[in-house]
Amino acid sequence: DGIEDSKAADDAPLWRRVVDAVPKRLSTLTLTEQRDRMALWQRGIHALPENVDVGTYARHARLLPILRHRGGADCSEQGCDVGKVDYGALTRKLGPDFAEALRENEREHLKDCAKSCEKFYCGAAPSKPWQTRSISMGSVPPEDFAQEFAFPLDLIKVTQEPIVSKEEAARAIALAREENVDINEYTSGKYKLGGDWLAKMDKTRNWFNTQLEENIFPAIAASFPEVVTNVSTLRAHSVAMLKYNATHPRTDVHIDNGVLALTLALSPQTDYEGGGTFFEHLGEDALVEMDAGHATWRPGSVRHGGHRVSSGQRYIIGAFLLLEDRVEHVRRLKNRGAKLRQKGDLNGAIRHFEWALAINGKCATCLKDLSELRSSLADMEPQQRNEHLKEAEAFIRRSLDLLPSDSDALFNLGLVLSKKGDSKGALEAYEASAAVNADDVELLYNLAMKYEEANRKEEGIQAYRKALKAQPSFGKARCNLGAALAESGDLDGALVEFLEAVRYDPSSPTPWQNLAVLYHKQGVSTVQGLAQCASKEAAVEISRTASHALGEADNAWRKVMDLVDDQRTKQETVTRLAQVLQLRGRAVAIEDPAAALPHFLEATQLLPTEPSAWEALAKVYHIVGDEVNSKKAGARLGVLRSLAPQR
Ligand SMILES: O=C(O)CCC(=O)C(=O)O
Ligand SMILES: [Fe+2]
Repeated sequence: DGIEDSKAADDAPLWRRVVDAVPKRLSTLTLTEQRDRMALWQRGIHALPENVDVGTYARHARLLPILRHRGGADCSEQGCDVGKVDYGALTRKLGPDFAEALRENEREHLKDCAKSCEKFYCGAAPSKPWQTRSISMGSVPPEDFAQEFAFPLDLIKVTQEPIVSKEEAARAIALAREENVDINEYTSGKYKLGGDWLAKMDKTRNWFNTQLEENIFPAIAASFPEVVTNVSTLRAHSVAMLKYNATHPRTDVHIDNGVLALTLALSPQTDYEGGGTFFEHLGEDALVEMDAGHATWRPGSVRHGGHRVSSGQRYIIGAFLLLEDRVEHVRRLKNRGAKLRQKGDLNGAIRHFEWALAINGKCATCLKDLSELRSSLADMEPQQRNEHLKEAEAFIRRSLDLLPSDSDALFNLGLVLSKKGDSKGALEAYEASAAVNADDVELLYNLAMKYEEANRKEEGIQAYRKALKAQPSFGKARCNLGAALAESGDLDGALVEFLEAVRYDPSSPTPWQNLAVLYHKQGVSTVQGLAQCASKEAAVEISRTASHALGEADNAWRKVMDLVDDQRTKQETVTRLAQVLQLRGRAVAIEDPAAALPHFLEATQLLPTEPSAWEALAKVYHIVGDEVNSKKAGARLGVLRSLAPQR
């Protein structure tokens, strides 16, 4: 193209010197080379061995994880031959129940597809490519049609240009708000979001259907020619508009319930802080940038989530997709297994998960489900506990072998190891899970308890604090934090936590119990100080402090009494309250003995058969000069003593 040899460049024109100043490599990389470099970079390979061709090395690097996991499958630079699923052979091996389960899948599939067309666009638009970039989904193929999706698995598509204009995106939000999207709540695992189903919002759905027809379905069909035979086979189901804000900040890390899934960003990025789509295998903080109108589509089985929004509002539409001419046997078997499990049919559930795994040996969620079930069975069948736990651990380790960064699998490994009594292993698994998914509150709670068990108190306290930062209303974490602080001698810190705990959860007895114990303790140690008092003034000062703490303890024990049901706890609470009343009486008596009487009196009412309560009452009557009542109390004491078994 007329560029000369650089030897003659000294008196070269300015443009020429600029061309020479730019490093050749940047300007000469082809699109394929850039993609190869990107693929290497995504796999964390930032430096190449000397004298290698980037393309060859990139393909090799892409295959490394596959080669690792396929254990002798026929992999070459062209990819891996996963082999077609031979349903005939599987049916001969697994029997007629399996065949019937497959037929049930087909019936379900037909029904779902038909239902989708009642609400969402179904039609034969021509496919139309859209400029997207591709992100690797890692080394594990999609759970269904693993053999159709070609290697390497660069199957997460992100638009380079908005697929919906930002004006249209804003219009969708406005329509949905007219249709009350803001007043509904939507559950994602252990989190809540705002949002609602498009099936219920006619105007918003019409808008979405136009987008499906004109751009989205044609683009998705063009992205996945290996599975989408034709635009007319695409079906949308479970379509929702979701709304994130500071109180409804994030989703669980999860997989979507469809062979393909779509996330369409509607809010401009300037509307919110934090937030965004992430894919777990890339790291929770590696957000996929998507401004209003941008979208990602990908296999549904990729683990992903919506990142925590710290302020503002973020609206998206999420849609799960089916293919009319392909039945997802793995996904459907897993879903039915989950239903059977909910109904308590654990063995039926196990059979379904095993069938799904027989169809796709790399089904990570099948392995996780099987592990969870074995772990439940370990609790239900104590005779086979060890055997079940051994299997549970084996399954979860196989799943982690496929997806080492699966925070749920790491969490489950922690649970299994904890059940096996391996606290150290459990702690390590929880730590690994926290390294991936740092603000999962249940995880942090379990991690904190393991730190405490390991006598790593300070780390335990930190983990409780993190859990509470993510979810301030998490009562059990708050109580444990208070207890840990109290144990470490920080009674003021403990008090703060217990007060918060009863504020968040005033109708649960446990936080009141903690609060009562703490005030009770404070009262006891203050009252002990009275013995050393030289002057009346000092004693009055101390007695007031003690009375205050004991008054709070009194109040808290009464709350506990109202809130607990079982008789034993009630009786224990009554005893504790009577102790507090007597202590309160002792403290109050320093200033005003007569004012102390009602406390001692109530103690005898609470514990009418307890001699020591009557003994104290008799003494106090005597001190205030009421000999009549002192005698009566004394008489009662005498009767109780005579009834008591002689020791
Ligand atoms: O908010 C996001 O980016 C993710 C939402 C999501 O999980 C989905 O659309 O399925
Ligand atoms: Fe999702």
